[in-house]
This record gives sequence, C-alpha cells and structure tokens, in this order.
Amino acid sequence: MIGCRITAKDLCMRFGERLLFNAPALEFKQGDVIYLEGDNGTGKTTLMKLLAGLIAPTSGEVTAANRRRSFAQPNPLLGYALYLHQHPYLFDGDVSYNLKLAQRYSKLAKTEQMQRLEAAIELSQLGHLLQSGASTLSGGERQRLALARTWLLKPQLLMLDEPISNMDRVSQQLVFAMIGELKKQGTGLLLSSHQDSALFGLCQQRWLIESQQIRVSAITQPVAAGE
Ligand SMILES: Nc1ncnc2c1ncn2[C@@H]1O[C@H](COP(=O)(O)OP(=O)(O)OP(=O)(O)O)[C@@H](O)[C@H]1O
Repeated sequence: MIGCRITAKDLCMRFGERLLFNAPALEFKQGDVIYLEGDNGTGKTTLMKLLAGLIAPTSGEVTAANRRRSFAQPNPLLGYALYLHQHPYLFDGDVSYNLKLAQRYSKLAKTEQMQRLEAAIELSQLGHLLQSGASTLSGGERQRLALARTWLLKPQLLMLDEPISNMDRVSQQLVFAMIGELKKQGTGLLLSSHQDSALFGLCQQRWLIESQQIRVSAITQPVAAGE
C-alpha cells in the first residue's frame, strides 16, 4: 500500500501574461520534510494552493496517489493534504470551541483523540487561554491554535505557509517543537519561508523558487554530537 503522495508533472503557473513558475517534476509524500524557499512574491503560497487542489495550474498535472476523480470526489486533491494559511481562519468562539470543532473531523479512535487534545494544548501552551475568545488572541497565539487544531487530525501530508514568520521567540519555539513532533510521527511536511529560518534544520529537501523555476535539491544535515 502506497502512503499519501502528491505528484506534479510539467507544472506551469501563469497569472495572465505573467509566468510565475515552471516545474517539470515534484513529489511530496509521507515522511518528506521539505523546505520551500523563495523571495516574496515568487509563488510559494500559489504552489501550496495548487498542491492542495484549491486552484488549478495553467498547464500540467497534479495528482494524488490512491485517489480517483469520481462523482462523489470531483477534485481528488481537496482534503488530501492539509494546507495552513499564513493568516489562519479561526471560528467565532473560544479556544476550547475551536479545538473541539476540529476534533469532530478526526478519524482517530476516541482514546487517541483525547490524548492528542491533551498533547496539543500542552505543546501549544494554550491551557490558560481555553476560555478566551479566539478573536482576542495575539498573532502568535492564533497561529499556535491553528496548528494545534491541525495537530488533532494527525495529518498525513501538511503544508504550512510561513509557520514561524512574525512570531516572538517563545511562539517560534513552540511551533518549531510541534512541527518536530509531527515529523517524528511521519507526517509529510512542506514548510515555506521567504527568509533564513530554523525550520531548515528539520528538512531533508529544498524546493527553491528562483527565476521562475522550482529547483529541487537534497539537504544534508550535519550530524549532531553523540548521534
Ligand atoms: N489570483 C491571483 N491573480 C493574480 N495574481 C496573483 C494571484 N494570486 C497571486 N498572485 C500574484 O502571484 C505572485 C505570487 O504570489 P504568492 O502569494 O504565491 O507568493 P509568495 O511567494 O507566497 O509570497 P510571500 O513570500 O510574500 O508570501 C504575487 O505577485 C501575487 O500578487
């Protein structure tokens, strides 16, 4: 049985006359941890939306392994990989409500759901804010809540758009730790950044958008002392 895998072939994305990027072949699968790098406006968010099935490429193909188009599933990419926007949408209501609502979409057994809920609150350090309205949270807390909600679902493929940009050091460390845990659990991760980021240290592959091309290369991480 093949795990979750998205492949893109001969991808070309244009907005009107403007060529955003070309990519002959991309593959994103469970177990991958990919650093998606490019300056502002090079197309990182657009690429994530393409892989999430939210928009269609100008030409080329994006396919999801083990999913076929059908009457019930006209777009097999939708819901296949989770995509978390840089400015996540939160529901009206408190933090607890936002977490419980996400839990409703979980396919995990009840015991595991409860364990993940506890872990999500602990890792995101939102325990003292459970009864606070989501709209009153700071930017960093909002992003921690959005990631905690995603964490509850134990996604197989997850794309995070600029997950630690514009955050203070504490929020950055918490989000970094959650991403590290998801990596250990085998979630395939695509992490975008327009600047140098500590996230690079978690990744095994780099997709660089530059000069309207997406270049794929391997990342060799230094071996830590004692390993
Ligand atoms: N629907 C659209 N119609 C026209 N142009 C668009 C559309 N969506 C995005 N663009 C343009 O495409 C370019 C790439 O946008 P995108 O958000 O993918 O870049 P990015 O690499 O994620 O940028 P940033 O690092 O600033 O978040 C931008 O110049 C943007 O204005």
